[in-house]
Amino acid sequence: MKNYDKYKPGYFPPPEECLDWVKKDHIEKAPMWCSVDLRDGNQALIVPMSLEEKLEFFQFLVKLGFKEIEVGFPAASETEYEFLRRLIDDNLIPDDVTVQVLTQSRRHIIKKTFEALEGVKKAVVHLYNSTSVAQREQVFKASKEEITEIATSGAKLIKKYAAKYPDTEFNFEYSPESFTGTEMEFARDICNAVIDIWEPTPQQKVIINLPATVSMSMPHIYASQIEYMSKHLHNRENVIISLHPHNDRGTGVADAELGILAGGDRIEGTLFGNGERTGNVDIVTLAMNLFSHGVDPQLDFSNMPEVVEMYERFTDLKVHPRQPYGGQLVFAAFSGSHQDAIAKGMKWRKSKELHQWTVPYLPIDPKDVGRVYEGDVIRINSQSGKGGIAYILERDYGFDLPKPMREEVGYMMKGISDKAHKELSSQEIFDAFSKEYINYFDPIDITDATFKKVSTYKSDDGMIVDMRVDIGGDIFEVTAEGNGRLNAINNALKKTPYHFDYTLISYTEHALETSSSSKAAAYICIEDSEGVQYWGVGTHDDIILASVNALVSALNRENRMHKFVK
Ligand SMILES: CC(=O)SCCNC(=O)CCNC(=O)[C@H](O)C(C)(C)COP(=O)(O)OP(=O)(O)OC[C@H]1O[C@@H](n2cnc3c(N)ncnc32)[C@H](O)[C@@H]1OP(=O)(O)O
Ligand SMILES: CC(C)C(=O)C(=O)O
Ligand SMILES: [Mg+2]
Repeated sequence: MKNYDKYKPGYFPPPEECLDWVKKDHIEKAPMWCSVDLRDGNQALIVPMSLEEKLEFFQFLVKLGFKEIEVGFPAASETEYEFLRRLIDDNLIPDDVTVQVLTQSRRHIIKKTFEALEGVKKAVVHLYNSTSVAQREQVFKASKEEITEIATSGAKLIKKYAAKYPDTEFNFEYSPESFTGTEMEFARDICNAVIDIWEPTPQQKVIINLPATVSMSMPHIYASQIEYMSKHLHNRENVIISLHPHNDRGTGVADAELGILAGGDRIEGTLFGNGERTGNVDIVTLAMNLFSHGVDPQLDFSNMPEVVEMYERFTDLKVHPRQPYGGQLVFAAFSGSHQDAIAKGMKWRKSKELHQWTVPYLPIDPKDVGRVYEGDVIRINSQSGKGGIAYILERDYGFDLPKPMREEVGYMMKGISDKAHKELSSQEIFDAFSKEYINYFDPIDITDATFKKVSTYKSDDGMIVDMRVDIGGDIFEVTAEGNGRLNAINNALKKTPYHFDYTLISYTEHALETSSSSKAAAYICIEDSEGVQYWGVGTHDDIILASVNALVSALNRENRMHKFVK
């Protein structure tokens, strides 16, 4: 590819080795979550949300369990301002939820921000200014001192305004915006200058938010930057380190996770990662990653289909079918070996009554996020195998196919899907199975059969059958004896003028629990003189007649290959 030499790694590693985080292998507890859907997410939408949409989204975020929500940039527009006023005036902010607002370090913007906040019980005022080399040179055309002055003057002004509203519990947040494009020593110094002004205490901690405004490095560099800041910030015990990764390199989640290991206490992100450009870090993935490691994420995504639906409605964006945890296809297995393992894993789990989730290929139980196995997990197309197909026939219709029959049925379904070039629904699978194997009475149809037990000199389990059979319109009434019911039927068939060439290979039966009216299913395999095998399935209220139906089905399938002749 041309032009690669236009680029160079433009990140700023810390001036000392910061690799303590490497020694940690897991995150022990959920970070503090702050949703920025209504601000960073909103500012990236083609059409920002209306006031009513923001209200509904806010209430949904509260329902999911967010305790901190950045509700907007009140100085940005009338809608933003009025939205905050509505939340406050109509008392729509629950007591345990803190709203957060963003402001630039400009006098009229700060003033407007505090006006918008008047009467709120608690709020985080979030001040930002860009600190990166690129922005200093190109946008602000300012020295480090001048950039620091933007931050500190804003910090002072905010502190002054906050003092005017003693009834509000204010917390302050500062972001050295474009942190990842900033020399770490400068990021440290500017944050410390702000911290020194705000003088955090245990009762009034300060949030220092370290954004990967644009992600510029691999995640381990970001983690080292966070560790560096964590080690060098003033008054660290009263400072909450917040992370705000974006996803330019596709590593937003990795940045956040490693950043937490490195000292991050709080995460700012959005549902499914909506936000500027490639988006903010996806909080759904982060929270569910914790959940899948047995950590309570402190957010409730147990109804993921609703989360997807609300997100799509508010943002007018689509959740990608492969989006972790939320995508339509993330619990679906089409391929044979995956289906086989999942079906066996599910069975294993049921039989052992396990609480711990260990099913192969499924990182979490889809039911925990409100997804159902039916139609969600095992889906059939031409890549599928016998395991998955047998699983669907058993799960949805109660047919527990004998093992040797599964391969044949599997290949048949693959073939149908391949030819039609489409996925097969559970109903289509059952219809094809039923049409091919179950109670297949053409041209042979045993229309009546009554059995009598007979005692022979050897045993008393002999059977006599009086049977009426219709073979392509020819009706025969025959009586025959056998050492069991099936054997009696075999012998009766052989008494008709037709030459039946088959040997009974296997017979299994079971009660049907899921299926319609029939109570029993029987499976019979016969073999012709050339060694070709034919399966048939019979269902009936009466298990004996189910087995007769299975035999007739197998015979009719054989007859399709080579016609029985008189
Ligand atoms: C990484 C982020 O997501 S940051 C948040 C970004 N979000 C938004 O910008 C959405 C809301 N913003 C807005 O509605 C508008 O930009 C407003 C209302 C904030 C400001 O509007 P305006 O003043 O009309 O325009 P604009 O944003 O272009 O202002 C640019 C000026 O602000 C300065 N500026 C930009 N950021 C800051 C800051 N954080 N602190 C102080 N000054 C700043 C610029 O240097 C520029 O200065 P100049 O006029 O001397 O050249
Ligand atoms: C305002 C800041 C925190 C921001 O959104 C970013 O840097 O991405
Ligand atoms: Mg951002």
